[in-house]
Amino acid sequence: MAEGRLQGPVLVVGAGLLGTSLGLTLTKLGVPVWLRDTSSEHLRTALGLGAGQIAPDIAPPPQLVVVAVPPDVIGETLRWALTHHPQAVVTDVGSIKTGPLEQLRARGSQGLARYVGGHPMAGSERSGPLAASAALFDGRPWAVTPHQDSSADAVELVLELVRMTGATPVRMSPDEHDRAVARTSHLPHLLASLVAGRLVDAPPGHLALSGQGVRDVTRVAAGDPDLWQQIVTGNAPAVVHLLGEVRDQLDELIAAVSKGKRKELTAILEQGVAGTTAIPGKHGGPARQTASVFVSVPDHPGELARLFADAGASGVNIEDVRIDHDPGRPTGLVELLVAPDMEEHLLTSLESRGWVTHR
Ligand SMILES: NC(=O)c1ccc[n+]([C@@H]2O[C@H](COP(=O)([O-])OP(=O)(O)OC[C@H]3O[C@@H](n4cnc5c(N)ncnc54)[C@H](O)[C@@H]3O)[C@@H](O)[C@H]2O)c1
Ligand SMILES: O=C(O)C(=O)C[C@]1(C(=O)O)C=C[C@@H](O)C=C1
Repeated sequence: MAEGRLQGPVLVVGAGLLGTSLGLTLTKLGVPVWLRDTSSEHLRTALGLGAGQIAPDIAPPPQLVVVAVPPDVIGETLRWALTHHPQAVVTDVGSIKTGPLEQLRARGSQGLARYVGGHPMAGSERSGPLAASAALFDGRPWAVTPHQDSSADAVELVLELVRMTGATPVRMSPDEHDRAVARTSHLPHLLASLVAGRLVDAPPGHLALSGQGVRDVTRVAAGDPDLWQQIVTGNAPAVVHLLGEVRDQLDELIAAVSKGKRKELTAILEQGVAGTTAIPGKHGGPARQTASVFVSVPDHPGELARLFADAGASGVNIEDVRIDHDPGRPTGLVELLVAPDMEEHLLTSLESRGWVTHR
């Protein structure tokens, strides 16, 4: 049984990546979860994974309804939840916040005070319940976007849901949220799609030279196009504004490169460097400087586990990890990101245990 105000049951509508992940997290914490989905296959899979149950015929009303359906149907699903569950607080995990709220207002939905929007900044390029994870929200920012009529009790319950998942609540207005994610999520996705699209007609010999750089820049472009066209059109004004800025800068970039204007080119590259350091660090804190230790890891079962155990034995906290596979050799290159003052110690310690390292 869960402690605190959020006791459940929690009804999760939409048992895909987000809904199933939330169901798994809450079930682990002892909160009863009921699942609904229009796809019987997704529902069956989510139930099989242990993300919740189907609500019994005779059951107490849900304390909280979480809507986790595609953007185009969030507004109508929120309206259904507020109407059919008149005692429940209602939230959602949708990527855009103003559109669904406007729909609720336009249709004069009842119980608007019980609705508080939400958006975990956690996900994946994969969709559906099989991509779900109970740890999806841990350490991630989760926007909580009360509107002017949201009740204080409803806001408190949604904040408690967020904290229980291990995420960090970031409170802001729906409008500010949409302008923020246009910059931090929607524009990066569209630009990743453009870059990845340039690879489609590339000769196989060129693709053989794909390193970690192109993988880092294109990962999110593998996301479901149907989901992303709904997200982007739902936030069109903010996204179009940023796309216009990028178009202008692309013109500057083309001029700088074609005319060999190194100063202008360097200024654009420097602005990029400044942007990467502006991204907050782990757990929403300020960006932290890290140093990289590269380790060659044989492509054998158990080698990664041995590396992490040896790094752990050296007493160094690993801030992040990246893995690059060398297509031509039976080794992987693992990049361990650590605090700069720990770099030397980790290098020496791993070398003394027989690892081949590089700075
Ligand atoms: N994918 C991400 O990385 C991510 C991250 C944060 C938020 N979101 C948002 O969360 C929501 C869900 O995204 P997802 O990635 O879990 O998608 P998903 O496709 O994995 O899951 C959506 C689920 O909703 C179900 N569904 C569709 N219409 C329904 C309806 N009317 N009633 C009940 N169920 C319905 C689908 O069958 C599917 O199981 C979206 O609004 C998305 O914008 C996605
Ligand atoms: O990590 C990813 O794969 C994501 O794309 C997650 C991501 C993001 O842009 O950060 C994508 C869309 C959501 O609305 C929230 C999170």
